[in-house]
Amino acid sequence: MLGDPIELESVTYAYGDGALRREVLRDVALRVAPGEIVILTGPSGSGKTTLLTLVGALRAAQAGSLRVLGQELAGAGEGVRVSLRQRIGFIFQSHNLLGFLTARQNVAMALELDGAIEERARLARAGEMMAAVGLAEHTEKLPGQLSGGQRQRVAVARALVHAPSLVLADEPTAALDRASGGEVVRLLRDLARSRGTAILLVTHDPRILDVADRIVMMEDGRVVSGSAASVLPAGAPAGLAAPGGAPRG
Ligand SMILES: Nc1ncnc2c1ncn2[C@@H]1O[C@H](COP(=O)(O)OP(=O)(O)OP(=O)(O)O)[C@@H](O)[C@H]1O
Repeated sequence: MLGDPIELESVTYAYGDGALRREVLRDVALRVAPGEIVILTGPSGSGKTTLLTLVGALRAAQAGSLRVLGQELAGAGEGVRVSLRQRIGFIFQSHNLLGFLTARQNVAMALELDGAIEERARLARAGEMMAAVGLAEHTEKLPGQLSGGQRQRVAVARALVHAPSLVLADEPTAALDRASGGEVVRLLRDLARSRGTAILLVTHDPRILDVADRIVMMEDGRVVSGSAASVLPAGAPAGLAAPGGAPRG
């Protein structure tokens, strides 16, 4: 793929029309490099989720340039957005697993879009992914028989099973306690790193900021720090680009 998984320039977005029009993103620029893990944080209402849903092609772009996995989304129709969404892994606040399918079937579902893979192979790959998230013993359980942290690990497996180059996560730890929240994002980071998958993760959760290569802070629809494409040197403490972070070096 030419370019970075995420390349945004001058992105502006408003809800409502006429007198009700309200701009919630203003002139946002953001790049995320292959394999890079970027956390998007900032106060409630600053536009983080709106930005994530634009990047995920879950809503139509209005202004600016948005290249995601090489696809320009400015002016793109629903067909283009649907096929881009199939190439991205999504993880949401609540795991969004189907309660009547086993954990493994939930993971395998993410492969159904790829008609070339037959069901046995899909289930086998889902089983391998379940093992990678430490749930080899739980593949045949229903989501209701798993703990919150285990369910979110199933969601991680589902997001990664089709080997996407990009994962988008919206508050993945919001429903979890400290220990299981930290475990889930570290697992996501390690699996993504080993596969060269880029991650853009929206969170309010200060306990997980240390998993990021870079922290991008939003305020009132603007990126106020950390938007550079820099990747910290390996082994450097994360979060150096954050406001108030220690100086580099
Ligand atoms: N569908 C919508 N229609 C109108 N306004 C909306 C809609 N969705 C979000 N907004 C408004 O847009 C602004 C940005 O919302 P957004 O959810 O992107 O912020 P956020 O930073 O993700 O907030 P939070 O951290 O609370 O989830 C907020 O003022 C919100 O009220």
